[in-house]
Amino acid sequence: MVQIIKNAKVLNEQGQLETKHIVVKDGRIEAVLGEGADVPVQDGSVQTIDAQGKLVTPGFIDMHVHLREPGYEHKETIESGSRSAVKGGFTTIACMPNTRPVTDTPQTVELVLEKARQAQMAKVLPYAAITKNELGRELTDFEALKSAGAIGFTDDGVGVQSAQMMKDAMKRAKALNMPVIAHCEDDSLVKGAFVTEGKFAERHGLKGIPNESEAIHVGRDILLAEATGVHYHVCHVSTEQSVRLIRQAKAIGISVTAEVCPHHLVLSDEDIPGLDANWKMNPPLRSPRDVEACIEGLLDGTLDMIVTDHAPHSVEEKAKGMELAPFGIVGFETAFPLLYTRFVATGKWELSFLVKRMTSDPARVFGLDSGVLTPGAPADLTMIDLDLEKEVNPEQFATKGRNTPFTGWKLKGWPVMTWVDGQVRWSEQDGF
Ligand SMILES: NC(=O)N[C@@H](CC(=O)O)C(=O)O
Ligand SMILES: [Zn+2]
Ligand SMILES: [Zn+2]
Repeated sequence: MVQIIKNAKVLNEQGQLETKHIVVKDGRIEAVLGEGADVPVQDGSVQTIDAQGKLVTPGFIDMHVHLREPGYEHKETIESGSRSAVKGGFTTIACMPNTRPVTDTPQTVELVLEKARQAQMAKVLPYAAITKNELGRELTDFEALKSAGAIGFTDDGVGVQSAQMMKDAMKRAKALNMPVIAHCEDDSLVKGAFVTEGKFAERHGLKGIPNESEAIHVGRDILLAEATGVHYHVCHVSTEQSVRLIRQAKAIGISVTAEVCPHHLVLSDEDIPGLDANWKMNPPLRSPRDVEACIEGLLDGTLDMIVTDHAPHSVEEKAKGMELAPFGIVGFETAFPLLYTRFVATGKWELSFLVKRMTSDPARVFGLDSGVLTPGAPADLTMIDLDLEKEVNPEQFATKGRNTPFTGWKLKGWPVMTWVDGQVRWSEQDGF
C-alpha cells in the first residue's frame, strides 16, 4: 500500500525546514519528494494525508521507560504505556526490567514482547536485568536473555553496588556485543534521603542525596568500561560531576554514552513547591548549577540523547506524601512540548537539535534503523503542531499515571499524529 503525506514541513540535513511530500510504501519510507516533484498518481490504491504545513519528524525514540508489566498493572500496562508513548509522539521505547517478576529470564522478555505485539502501538524494546531480581548478588543468563530479544542489560531502579559484579557484567556483555546501561547510585551515600542535598533540603530540614552518590558510580563504571571495552550507557544524568566525568571519558575514547531527562533540564530543587510527591523522582531534581551543566552537556554532545524515564505510579501511592511515595514521574505526553516551549520557542536551541536528540541520536547509539527519514527506513513518523498551545492536564493523559510536576503548564508544540510502520496509531482528531 502506498501513502503520501503531502505538504509536510521536514528538517533537512542543514536543519532548515522544507516543504516535502513523504511517500510511504509497505510501512517504509519510499521517498521524500520536493515541493515541485511529481507526486505518484493518486488512484484508489494511494492514501493521501495533507499535513497542511505541519512539522513531520521521525518518530521519537525513548531509550528509558517503565511500562510496569508484568506485576504492577495498576500503575501501567504495556498497552496503556505504549498508547501514552504514541500520544507523546514516541514510536520506539525501551522498557526497564524492574517489573514483578523482574525481567531476568527469557520467559519474561518474551512476555513483554508478546504484550507489546498485542498492543500494536509503539515498538517496544525490552532491557533485561544485570542481576537476578535486581538484587546485585548473581548475574542473569545474558546469552539466553539476548536470544530472547533483550537489547541491553541494566538494573535500573537501583545501582549495582559491587564493582566486581559490574565488571563481570561488562565482560559478559562485551563478549555478546551488548551494552550495559547503568542507574548510577551508591546506596551508602543516599541512606533514606529523597531530595537532593541543597536549598530545598535545608529549608525543610531534610537529609539530602549528594551529587557524588551518582557521580561515584559514573566514575567507577567509566574505568570498568575502559578495562572491559564494553559499550557503557549512563542513565538519567543529573549532576555536574557526572557530565564532567563523561566528557573526559569521551575525550580519551572510552566507549561511553549517556542520556538526560526533560525534568533535569527544566527544573531544579529550587522549583519544588513543597513536600509534594509529584516532584519526587530518582535522581532527584538538583541545583540550578547542575541543570546548567546538563544543558551544556547535551549541547556539546557529552549527553547523547533525551529520554523520559517515564515512571508511572498510582494516585494512591503518590498521595502518601513526599517521604513515603515511590520515586518517579510520567514523561511521554509532556516531553516534546516541554522542551520545545522552554528551549526552541525561546530561541535557545535549534529545532533540529531537539529533534536529533530525540530521534537519530538514540538510533545511532543503539544501532536502530529508525530515527531518520531516509528511503528504506521504517515509516515511524510524528506530526507536530508547533503553534498548538495547551495546558498540561493529567486527567487527559493516556498513561494510567497522573504523577507529573507539570500540571497546568501552558506548552506549545504538541504531537497531533503518530505513525508506526506506516500505520496511523493515534491522532489528535480521531484518537487511537
Ligand atoms: N526514576 C524514578 O524515579 N523511578 C523509576 C526507577 C528509576 O528510573 O531509577 C521507577 O521505576 O519508578
Ligand atoms: Zn534509574
Ligand atoms: Zn528508570
